[in-house]
Amino acid sequence: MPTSVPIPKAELHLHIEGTLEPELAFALAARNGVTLSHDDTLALRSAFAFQDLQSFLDLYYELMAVLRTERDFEELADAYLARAAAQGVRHAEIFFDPQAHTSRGVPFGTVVEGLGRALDRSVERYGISTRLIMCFLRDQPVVSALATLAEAEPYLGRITGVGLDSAELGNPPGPFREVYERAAALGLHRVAHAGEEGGPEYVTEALDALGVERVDHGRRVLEDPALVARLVREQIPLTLCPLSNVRLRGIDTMEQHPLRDMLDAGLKCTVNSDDPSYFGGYAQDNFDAVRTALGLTEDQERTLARNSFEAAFLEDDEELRTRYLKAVEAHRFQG
Ligand code: HPA
Ligand SMILES: [Zn+2]
Repeated sequence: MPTSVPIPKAELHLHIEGTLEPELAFALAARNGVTLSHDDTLALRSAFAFQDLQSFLDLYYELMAVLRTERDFEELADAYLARAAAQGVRHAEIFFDPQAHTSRGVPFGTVVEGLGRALDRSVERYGISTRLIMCFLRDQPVVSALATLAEAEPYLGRITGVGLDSAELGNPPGPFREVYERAAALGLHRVAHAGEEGGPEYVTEALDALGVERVDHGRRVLEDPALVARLVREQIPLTLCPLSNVRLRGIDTMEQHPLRDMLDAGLKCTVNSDDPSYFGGYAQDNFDAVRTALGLTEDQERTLARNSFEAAFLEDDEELRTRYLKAVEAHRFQG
């Protein structure tokens, strides 16, 4: 928990299923009669030592089995919002993975209505405005993504955008072009994970084939100077997740994180928590980790916070964006 007042920020890369803390997982398992393969929260937490993205995803999908009812999804979102508020999050654009639930018999509507119950009270209860982004699983067939988008149509009032996540290597963005074209025609915003484990070519493909407006991760873009020039020119936001990168061993230590070099290059970087229950920290914890390891200045930290609100899908409420940006400028760092 940060000791000083955290800077106001938007969280733009957050998987709601990745906020499932072990205590809540066991409580929901007991309520729903689900048996987990770990004995208790201590044993489960000790399994949070990952080799790579896939070893994390295996546990992430396994633990989701405890989420079954609207109430479960509501409690999950409520728990996240309470923690995020304490870390200075004022606006959250929340990912969820519908196929990971519908494939085990939980209806799309149960997920969205349950999350929606918590999000509807979020401004009043936590002072956090929210948006929902549904992600397609890139390691599942394109036809499944198309069917999921069709299933979402009755709920589009609650959904702001689409994303692409799960195992990246060997699952490039290109094949999802038609899904993204349909999403765009439905008026949805488009983002995609790219360049998390994969190289910069995944980012280029996400821009060209999917027309993404933000890139989730993009950690390795500095390897491609032409791509960097394009991202800087078009000011395409990158939603970086530093603790995630270390925990999934994309980098060995936080000192090696490219964030500072990326800021110096003029890239529109933001800092986010990805799957905070699994990766050891929420939004401000990620800010603290990069500040300490990379020696970020207060100006750089303010830039990250400003970027987060500028990159947010808040075009339907520019007044709110302006209020948030003023709060960023008014923030005073304490020793
Ligand atoms: O960090 C992630 N990467 C890719 N897919 C994911 N799905 C949940 N978290 C992640
Ligand atoms: Zn992610």
